[in-house]
Amino acid sequence: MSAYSYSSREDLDEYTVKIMEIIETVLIAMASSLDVEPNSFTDQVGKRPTLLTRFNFYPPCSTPHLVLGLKEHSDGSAITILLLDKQVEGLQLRKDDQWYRVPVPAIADSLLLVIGEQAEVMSNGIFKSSIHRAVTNSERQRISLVCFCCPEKDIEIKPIEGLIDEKRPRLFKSVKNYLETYFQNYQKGRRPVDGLRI
Ligand SMILES: O=C(O)CCC(=O)C(=O)O
Ligand SMILES: [Fe+2]
Repeated sequence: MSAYSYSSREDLDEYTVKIMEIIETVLIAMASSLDVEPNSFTDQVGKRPTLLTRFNFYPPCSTPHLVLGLKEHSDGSAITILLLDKQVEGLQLRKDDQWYRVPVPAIADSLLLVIGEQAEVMSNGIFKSSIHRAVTNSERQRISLVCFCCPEKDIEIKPIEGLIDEKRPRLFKSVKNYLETYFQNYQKGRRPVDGLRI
């Protein structure tokens, strides 16, 4: 076995509580980096966001050149926190039509923060949701633990007022319950965030 020994519901519960604290800190830091009210992102995420949490398990694959572990996508969350496998690489990020490998973390148990599509909308396109995929390999299984922070579904997600001006006009329409259409779009290889562009 390569990665984790989460043995109980309590461990996962404790982990996700800490992840939520980290996410809140990050959202406040994102606001201050853009010179807007500290609660600009947290207000849109709401007091009771959903932290969708999933273990991804990628078994060894005899034809890794033909089979992806997870196809190209960006996350429908506001923010995603990934705990990568400690030994086996597999995540790749796309930039300008080129794929870049994400190495096994140099520091054990470090977390990878991924901007999701809803933070792209809130930041009026300043923070870009990252396009990524997971590849397979023929030798070793791989596990990742992913937490998607998803805003309360009844809150309207929209570009923060202070990030709209003549130089940077509003780029996105408002949306509620983002995840409702996320997976339908995903199956068709589309990103809901692109459908929200004005
Ligand atoms: O397994 C990974 O490294 C990536 C997982 C991922 O992108 C996802 O679950 O959305
Ligand atoms: Fe992802």
